[in-house]
Amino acid sequence: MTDYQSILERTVQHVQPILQHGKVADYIPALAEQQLGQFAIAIQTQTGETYSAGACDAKFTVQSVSKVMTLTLALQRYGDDLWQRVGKEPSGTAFNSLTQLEFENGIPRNPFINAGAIVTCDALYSRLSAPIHTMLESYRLQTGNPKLGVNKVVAQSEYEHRYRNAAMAYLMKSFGNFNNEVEEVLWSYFNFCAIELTVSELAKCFSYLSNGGVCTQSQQQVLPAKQIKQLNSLLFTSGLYDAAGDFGYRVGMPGKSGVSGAIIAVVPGRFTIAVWSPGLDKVGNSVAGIAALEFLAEELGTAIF
Ligand SMILES: NC(=O)CC[C@H](N)C(=O)O
Repeated sequence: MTDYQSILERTVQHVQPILQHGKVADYIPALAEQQLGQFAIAIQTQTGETYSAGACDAKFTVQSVSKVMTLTLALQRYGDDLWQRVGKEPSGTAFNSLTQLEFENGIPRNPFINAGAIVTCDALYSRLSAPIHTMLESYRLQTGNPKLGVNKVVAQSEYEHRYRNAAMAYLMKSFGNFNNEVEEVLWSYFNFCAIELTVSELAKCFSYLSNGGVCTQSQQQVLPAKQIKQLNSLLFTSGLYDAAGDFGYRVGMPGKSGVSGAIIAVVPGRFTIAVWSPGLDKVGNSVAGIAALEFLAEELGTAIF
């Protein structure tokens, strides 16, 4: 049987020399306060066991990893109709790029860049009376933590510095690809990004991606198995913005990153891995997080190819 615990502990050792590398996200003032040098990792197996190592009690905001949950809730409600408003292609540009959105008439390349997630939030906003409550309900069920909540300081800080995200949303509105009040949808989007959890909770929450759509914590079928295959394919091609190719090459798993330094990675049929370390590379992905996943893929022989 695989000794996950000792592999995770070796991973913590492996990344020690690079924990000071990279920079914390400073375009969101509340995130700029995160300290370099922190690292945590967890594995949630398909059979429901959780293993973790490093700063396991540290809480961080989910940031762009929330885009996976936003897409999940939107797919539950819209199915394939959602793809009329957002594409399925890798963007090859930064997560907050505006130029491509203008060239492509307000249809974002995919749901994992900011514009794509914001338009997906707009779609959800049209169907939900209290989007943040529905979102929190899903996180609480899927992590098993009924107290899980939003870091209001981070949400507020993001809202106060929303210029680029607001520009994207208004651009989409000018092209007719936005149905609700921009400011209200942005507030929901920032609240989704500011949901706060630990690394084990993150792994549990996204366990449905490695388990045919069934969350190992809640035992609920979150999405049908077919949609999970599609979602994992999109994560493989677009989950790490313009570094998706490099991540695919080095790690060989579908994944999604966020500017808090969080990343989830999926080995279908085996487990979901969550990792957190706030030092980011130039693209906005966790330096130690990617190195840890690369090491784990090698140790566990888990690349999907
Ligand atoms: N890449 C990210 O994690 C970006 C999310 C962040 N909340 C933003 O909108 O800018």
